Amino acid sequence: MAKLIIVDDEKSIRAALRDILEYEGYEVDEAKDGEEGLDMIMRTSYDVALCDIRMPKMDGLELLQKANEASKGTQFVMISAYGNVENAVEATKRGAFDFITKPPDLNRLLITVRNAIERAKLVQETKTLKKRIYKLNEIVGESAPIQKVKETINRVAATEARVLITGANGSGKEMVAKQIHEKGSRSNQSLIEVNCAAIPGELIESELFGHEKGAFTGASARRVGKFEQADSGTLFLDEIGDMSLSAQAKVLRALQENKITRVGGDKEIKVNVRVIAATNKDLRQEIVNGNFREDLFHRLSVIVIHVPPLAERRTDIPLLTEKFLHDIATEYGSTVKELAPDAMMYLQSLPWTGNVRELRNVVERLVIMCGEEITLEDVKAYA
Ligand SMILES: Nc1ncnc2c1ncn2[C@@H]1O[C@H](COP(=O)(O)OP(=O)(O)OP(=O)(O)O)[C@@H](O)[C@H]1O
Repeated sequence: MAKLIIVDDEKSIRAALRDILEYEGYEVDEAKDGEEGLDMIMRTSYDVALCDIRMPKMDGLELLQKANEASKGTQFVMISAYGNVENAVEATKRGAFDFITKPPDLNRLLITVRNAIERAKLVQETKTLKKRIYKLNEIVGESAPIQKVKETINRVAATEARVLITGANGSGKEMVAKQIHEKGSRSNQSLIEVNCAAIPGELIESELFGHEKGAFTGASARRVGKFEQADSGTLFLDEIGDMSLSAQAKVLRALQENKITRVGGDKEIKVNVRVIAATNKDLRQEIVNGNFREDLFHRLSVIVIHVPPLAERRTDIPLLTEKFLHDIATEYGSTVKELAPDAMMYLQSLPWTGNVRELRNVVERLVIMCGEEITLEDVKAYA
């Protein structure tokens, strides 16, 4: 049931609003001034606050600001006296959901309250989902090399520096890119990913920069490319070592000038994109072999984060295994299985050429195929 609070110094208004809202089935509390209102909002989770603007001790605007600073998620509907609409408009500019005028029109009041409750629920849901995604993307590991990776992420996330992430397949490069984005100032904008190895050479330029209608056979409509989609956000160029030389030249220009041109177009489009790239190749060797542009390498690699293979951080295997046992149980809606100590030691001794991805797959297989306690024999059979 939705929980509401009425903050108003006029007793008669509080009583009238309470009657209407309780009749609609809402749970309603009251506060007689801004100070008392703030105190109650800090202690209880309210979906909506119906809040007078002019009140003794603390006015409605200050209360709104303080509650928002504490990220309580309560939606404010301001109640303003007739003729004092400027203040109410000011309140919506400062983050109030809406305002109603005194004396309130019943229908408008109920519709506004219902919409504000809807918004409060959405805000809450988004918060929960973000937390869950954050947990799923959490980089697990206490070994010295992984701690160094995490420290570097924390240092670079807040900056605009381009980052090149290197490491073998399945070692966690994509996770690192996601964390940099999530911890940085662009986290409210999009993170757009392009797997350069998965896109055929002749299509990569149109994928990255978009194309105009009729630019080539099959281009039946205008298409916006990944650089434009990532405007104001982050573009993650995975497997950059597999990009064709001609696409590399265009990416270089985009990075130098912050402008792109769609394939078949002549208009220059300004883009503001933070680029993070990743590769499992030795790009310096690729430069020697003539497959990668040195100037692009320097543009991309302001900061280099190397994610070591799992075999070089075996002490992380128990923590990773625990995390995967939990994640997979949540995914399947089942109970979390236990791994026998000797089974864990055996897991730690395996070569892990497929790195963390391989470990996750093995744990998933074990969860599906084995009983409540996963034994050494199970691991020998399925790893
Ligand atoms: N330190 C870690 N903690 C938790 N999960 C991890 C960690 N490293 C990798 N993973 C998980 O392992 C899998 C592979 O990781 P990821 O896709 O980031 O690797 P990658 O290096 O980008 O692989 P590829 O080079 O093949 O694209 C994912 O499921 C990821 O969630």
